[in-house]
Amino acid sequence: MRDFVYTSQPQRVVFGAGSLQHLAREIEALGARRALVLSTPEQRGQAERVAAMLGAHAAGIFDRAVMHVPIETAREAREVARKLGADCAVAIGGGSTTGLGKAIALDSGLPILAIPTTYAGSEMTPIYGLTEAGLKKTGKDPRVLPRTVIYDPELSRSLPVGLSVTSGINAIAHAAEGLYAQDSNPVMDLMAQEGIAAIARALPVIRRQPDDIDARADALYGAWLCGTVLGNVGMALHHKLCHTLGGSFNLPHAEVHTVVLPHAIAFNAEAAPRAMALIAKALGAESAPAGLQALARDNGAPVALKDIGMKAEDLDRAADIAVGNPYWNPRPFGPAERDAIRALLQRAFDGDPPR
Ligand SMILES: NC(=O)C1=CN([C@@H]2O[C@H](COP(=O)(O)OP(=O)(O)OC[C@H]3O[C@@H](n4cnc5c(N)ncnc54)[C@H](O)[C@@H]3O)[C@@H](O)[C@H]2O)C=CC1
Ligand SMILES: O=C(O)/C=C\C(=O)CC(=O)O
Repeated sequence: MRDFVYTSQPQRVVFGAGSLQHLAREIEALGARRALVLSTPEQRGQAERVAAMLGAHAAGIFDRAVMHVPIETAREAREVARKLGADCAVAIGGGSTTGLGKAIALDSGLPILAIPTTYAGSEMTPIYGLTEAGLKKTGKDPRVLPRTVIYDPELSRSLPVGLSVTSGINAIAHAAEGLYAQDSNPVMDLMAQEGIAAIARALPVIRRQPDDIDARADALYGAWLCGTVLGNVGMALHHKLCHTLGGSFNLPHAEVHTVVLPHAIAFNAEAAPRAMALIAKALGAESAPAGLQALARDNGAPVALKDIGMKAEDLDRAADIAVGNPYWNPRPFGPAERDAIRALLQRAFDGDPPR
């Protein structure tokens, strides 16, 4: 048994089909009286339903959440929260909406109640991201960790199949990198393996039967576990590449994770053999990188960056940005590894098998 440090995060989780019905109870438990409801424009209808359930405790709705939290949107939402005298943010949606709640909390300390409708896992982390002048910066702050999370699988039934698959693989990425994180621990290892397995068994069912509530619950349970892993240990190469591609080239977050993950895992294979074995076992595959690419391909998800909006002429700049400010990784990837990272990005661009 290796030495480790484990810090539990103060959060309350309410899980189950129909659990949105407990919203008023949970807002009361937070001691909040004026909740600002956040959503994307596409999820305005769900935000209105939430506001109606809150009744007099709803201060208003801000429905302009977008991916990667542009600093301008964050400033606008902070101002709305201030003007309305909000004492809580209720974020209903995926990682973009939770991320906007985090941007408000970072500035004001407002508690967040998150109602996740994708599998991104942001609701379980103290990690925030803000994009300014084409560069995405991430940071950690305990103020942005949602205090309460309501996981209601009913709400994810409407998530399109394509996004369900890529979002599920986004969650798997958190667990996969958690298994070789510098600061990993046995509790996170258990959650990572269980989280990967839950999502891997849910995705093929969701693809065939998008409204299967048991599969939706499995996927959300997996997202909770994988998000918890991300919130407790450090990110490595894979997340760095995705933040570079998403933040600087505005590629869709979950799709980028889906395409890059097999290649980033292959890059680390020799340096992290134990993690490889655990990932493969959780997937029910012979090899971790090949198993991850098969999970995407077999469920109709993209496997090439060129198919999700990346331009070939931007690959050099992406490699430069990624190695310019590297995260810790079992196989270092600073400027000396620039050619290897560029080659990895080329394989991901073309949709080649990972190696
Ligand atoms: N800080 C953290 O720990 C993490 C942050 N993120 C951040 O989250 C963002 C991506 O979040 P995602 O969840 O991938 O996408 P998203 O939140 O941008 O949602 C994608 C689209 O799907 C729609 N949608 C979401 N749930 C739906 C549902 N149930 N039914 C119908 N439509 C639905 C949204 O309205 C949006 O139009 C990125 O900015 C990423 O950086 C992602 C993971 C962890
Ligand atoms: O890449 C991820 O899925 C995890 C973390 C982030 O996206 C950081 C953020 O922008 O909030």
